[in-house]
Amino acid sequence: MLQAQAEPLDKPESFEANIAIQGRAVEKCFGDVVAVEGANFEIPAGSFVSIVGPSGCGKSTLLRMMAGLIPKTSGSLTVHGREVEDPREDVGVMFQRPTLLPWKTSLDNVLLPTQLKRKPTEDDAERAMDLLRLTGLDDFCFNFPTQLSGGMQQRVALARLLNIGADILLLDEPFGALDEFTRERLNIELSRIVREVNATAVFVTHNIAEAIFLADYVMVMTPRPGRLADVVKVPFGRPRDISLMRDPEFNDMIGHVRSILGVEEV
Ligand SMILES: Nc1ncnc2c1ncn2[C@@H]1O[C@H](COP(=O)(O)OP(=O)(O)OP(=O)(O)O)[C@@H](O)[C@H]1O
Repeated sequence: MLQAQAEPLDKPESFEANIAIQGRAVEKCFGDVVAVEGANFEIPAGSFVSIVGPSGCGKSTLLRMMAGLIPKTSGSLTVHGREVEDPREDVGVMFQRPTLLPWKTSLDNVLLPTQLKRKPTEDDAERAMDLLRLTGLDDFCFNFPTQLSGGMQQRVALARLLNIGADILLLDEPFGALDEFTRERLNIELSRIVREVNATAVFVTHNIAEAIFLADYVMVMTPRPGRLADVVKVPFGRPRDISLMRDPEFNDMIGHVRSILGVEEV
């Protein structure tokens, strides 16, 4: 269902009509720099896909093209069967920095996507409260961003992202600026939340263990030019516990991804 380069598709029947994002020979050049070259892939609806690779291999560029934030140079890139041309309401994006409005409470930050369209109703506020509950922040809905930790601010940003109502979530190292413990905890919660809202998630990271832990499939990218070298299927069931990271099979997968990258560490 997911493929690297132009390999034949190995596609289970059930996913055939249910592809959320598809790339065919996707390419992006910045002047002479080929940031992404010939990327072929299919991301099944409802799956969690990580994009992993060393700095500069084109992970963010690929994600930004999926989000419609930058145009591709050539190839085809579709979301729900429609060519991506601009940012869309069915696709939400989250970056490393939470970009919350400092003069608004958590609740009002989550309500922002609604406020941009119309005056929020009581039902809208109730939904925003539900999302803050889902992200574990129900006791902090009237706090301002400066009164929250970095991890809590990212939870607000995640609740705001979910309030857009997008069924595709594009996440560019969303917890990359946080300490390891917070990041681990938020990764587990993210995994739960994505399943609970039945979304498709694409998660960029340079951390191989994180990529495998979270994903159903790992897209492995190599640099200069940025190529999708392989797609690795992750066989572990869900929900996943952090103890999985001590499983020998998990460590074998890390070794496998490293060997695709041709490096010991990224
Ligand atoms: N706006 C831009 N203008 C020119 N070159 C760019 C631009 N954005 C990215 N690049 C180049 O494209 C290549 C891929 O960059 P990209 O940010 O996608 O990599 P990445 O894998 O996400 O890296 P990192 O893990 O460090 O964030 C790099 O060589 C980068 O310098």
